[in-house]
Amino acid sequence: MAAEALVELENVHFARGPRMVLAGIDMRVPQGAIVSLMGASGGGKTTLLNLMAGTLMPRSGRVRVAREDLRTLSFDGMYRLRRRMGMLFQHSALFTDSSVFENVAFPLRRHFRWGEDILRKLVLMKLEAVGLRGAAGLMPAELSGGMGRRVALARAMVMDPMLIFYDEPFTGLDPISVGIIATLIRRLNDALGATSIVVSHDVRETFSIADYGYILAGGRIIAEGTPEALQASDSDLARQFLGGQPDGPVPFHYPAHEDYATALGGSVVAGEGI
Ligand SMILES: Nc1ncnc2c1ncn2[C@@H]1O[C@H](COP(=O)(O)OP(=O)(O)OP(=O)(O)O)[C@@H](O)[C@H]1O
Repeated sequence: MAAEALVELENVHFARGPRMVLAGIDMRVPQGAIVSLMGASGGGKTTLLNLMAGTLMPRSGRVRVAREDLRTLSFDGMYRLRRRMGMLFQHSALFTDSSVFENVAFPLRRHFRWGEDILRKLVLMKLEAVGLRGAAGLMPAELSGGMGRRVALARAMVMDPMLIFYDEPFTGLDPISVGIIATLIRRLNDALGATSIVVSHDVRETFSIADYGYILAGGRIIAEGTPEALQASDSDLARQFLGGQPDGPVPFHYPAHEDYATALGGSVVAGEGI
């Protein structure tokens, strides 16, 4: 972790109305690294990505990206910084009425007035990098789920971002596609000299490419370290999460206001189940 930090969070708090979602987050994402962010559903991982991308502002604490404090950045400064960020979401969010080529070309057309020749070269280069140059003329409806995710990956990379956010990049894919996307995330990160933050529930695949990981629970970081260190962690919460155990410190039951027997009019015998 000696490299300079590209993203740094210091004592970040964030609330939704009265509900505290993040309660004092400290994180450091070194330049060039792939850092994973894991934790129970609803634990605030997507919120954290949005805070790093500057689309949400913390209630208190500081978020710095490329040495810029996001809270004090001007509108123009934020716009320039965001242009250097790429995002890939679980739902590839391709434009269904545009070809694969046009989907990848979209960010370039939006930000630059380049001639068709250079645009074509750049788009085909990115499609080649994800193994889909031959699919440039297809429509999204003609792609498998894994191919669609790769097109979205090419689009996220087309502006050569310095920082790439992945929110559940493996969800809904078959095991072969998961392996392909994971390999591409690592390969493209290194080829572009980028830095990546991966939110995922897929422990095995994520740890196969991550340099460092954080586990989030109850609005706090409960464990951090290299994948090897996290897997050897003696935290019950970390073990429950990484081992995929349904019950543990994070309870299976969402808390109810009254007990089960009372809710059913007293007709349940203790211990009786389905
Ligand atoms: N727009 C919103 N308005 C109000 N509450 C929200 C909003 N977005 C998220 N939340 C709440 O903030 C909390 C954190 O949500 P977030 O989406 O960051 O969690 P997550 O860890 O990414 O979950 P998942 O793994 O299920 O995607 C949740 O309790 C969620 O209900």
